[in-house]
Amino acid sequence: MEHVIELKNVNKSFDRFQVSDVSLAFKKGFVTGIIGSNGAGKSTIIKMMLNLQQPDSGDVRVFGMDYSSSEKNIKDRIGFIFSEDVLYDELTLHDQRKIIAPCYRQWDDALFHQYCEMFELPLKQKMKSFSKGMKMKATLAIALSHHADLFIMDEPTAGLDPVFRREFLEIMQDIMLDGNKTIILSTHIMSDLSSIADYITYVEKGKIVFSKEMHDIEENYALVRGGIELLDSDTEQYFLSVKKTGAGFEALTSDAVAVEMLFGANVVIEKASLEDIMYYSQGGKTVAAVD
Ligand SMILES: Nc1ncnc2c1ncn2[C@@H]1O[C@H](COP(=O)(O)OP(=O)(O)OP(=O)(O)O)[C@@H](O)[C@H]1O
Repeated sequence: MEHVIELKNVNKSFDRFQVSDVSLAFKKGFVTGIIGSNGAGKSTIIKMMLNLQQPDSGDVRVFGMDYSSSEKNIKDRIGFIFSEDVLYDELTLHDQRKIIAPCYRQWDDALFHQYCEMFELPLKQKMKSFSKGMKMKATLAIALSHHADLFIMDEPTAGLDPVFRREFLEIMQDIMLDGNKTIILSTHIMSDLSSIADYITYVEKGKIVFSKEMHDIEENYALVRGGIELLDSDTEQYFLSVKKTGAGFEALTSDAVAVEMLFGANVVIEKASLEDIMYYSQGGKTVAAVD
């Protein structure tokens, strides 16, 4: 299986934060959602994928190439979106296009105008008059207009209204029909991911908690509720996190089948959402998981 992006043992330190030993590989033809709390390091990892920040150590390869020798070739094939403003306030979208289009070998003016029309974006108005959502749509129109092979998006749906968010997800699904495109996106909106993501990479405190197939997560992660008397040092090994309350315990497992075999009808088991996984992973008592 071809990897579009590979990060190997990547480290990056700031004064008060570090990304530690991140190794990730993203397969061609799939959508990966990057999740994690505020300040977990998602944007930092994404910026390193785009060479907007350089790792202190480790290796980043995109399409099998290295930024030090092939930056232009790599960037030519990436459509990227950031939630931060990346367009110039004093320019119109028409003028932005004039600057950006020559940067891409496959820039498609007809497609750009098609997206501007679809997104109802005025071409002759300065960007400073655009709302947050309009700016996001403008960035999206640009990212979609040069036939990129890879889309890297940092919170692309932030600031978008629910109707356009749904349209955005439909556009992403259409792009993926091609079979050769790859999307990596970070988001705090978990429901966006359940409709499009094939893989989930979960980041906390600058480290990868896991990177797994969505299907695997849906099948194996579960919330378990039961009486405290069921817990001991052996049974707790089946949980990633346990919260004890006056009424019993609530726990997260990544092995629902094993838990069901162990406790049978003595516990209530229900599927864990991505929110549940994040919530329970950050609280309660954390113990080693049984694989
Ligand atoms: N250039 C920088 N200099 C110093 N610290 C930085 C820099 N960039 C990021 N950080 C710090 O790194 C940490 C991770 O930030 P990052 O933006 O990667 O997190 P995030 O997971 O994308 O967060 P959010 O979901 O809130 O956008 C934060 O504590 C942030 O303050």
